[in-house]
Amino acid sequence: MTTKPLVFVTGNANKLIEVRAILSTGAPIQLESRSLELPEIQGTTQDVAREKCRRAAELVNGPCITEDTALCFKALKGLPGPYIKWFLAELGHDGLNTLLEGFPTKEATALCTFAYCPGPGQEPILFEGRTEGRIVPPRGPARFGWDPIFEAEDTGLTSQWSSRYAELPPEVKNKISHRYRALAKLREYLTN
Ligand SMILES: O=c1nc[nH]c2c1ncn2[C@H]1C[C@H](O)[C@@H](COP(=O)(O)OP(=O)(O)OP(=O)(O)O)O1
Ligand SMILES: [Mg+2]
Repeated sequence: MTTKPLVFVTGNANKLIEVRAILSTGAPIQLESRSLELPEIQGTTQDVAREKCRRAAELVNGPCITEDTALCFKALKGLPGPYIKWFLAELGHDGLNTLLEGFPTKEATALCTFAYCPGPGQEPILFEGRTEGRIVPPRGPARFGWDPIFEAEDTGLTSQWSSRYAELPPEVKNKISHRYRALAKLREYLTN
């Protein structure tokens, strides 16, 4: 019997690197990847995640996962949220800091939503992971998205380092990140 491989559909190479690193320990999950541009609708993070995964399952014609990352500013009632990609592209790290000038709180939540769909026409299941933190002036290597401006709340793991995501060694980010937390739930679901 042949079973179809689980395909991670993403156009973001950094996500794939982190997902592979996180999945490299613990219960094994075989993953293939495909880089496809998928439409992302407007709506709640859950609406966006579900719709994107439905479309991915049709395209790969088999089981797949997709992932959506939102960055939610408390002062802005959760925005930019799922639209962070476009805010980051237009405003940059400094502009995102400026956006919060005049607001009393710089608190933000990094929210990762994995969606798993068993196949075309089937309903995706969502797995959410959150890391609390705050928006800070950029520092550290600008390798991945908004990593230089997101300082994770003290997690007990990061005492010897600054806790800006960009300044954490990958193995530390991958133990406290929104992505790690969401992936832990997905892994639990897939291996039980
Ligand atoms: O851990 C992260 N640390 C810093 N930045 C991050 C992280 N994770 C996603 N990001 C950025 C990428 C994109 O600017 C936006 C999410 O948008 P999002 O649509 O989920 O990602 P994407 O379009 O790059 O890839 P995909 O093809 O999987 O949709 O936040
Ligand atoms: Mg995207």
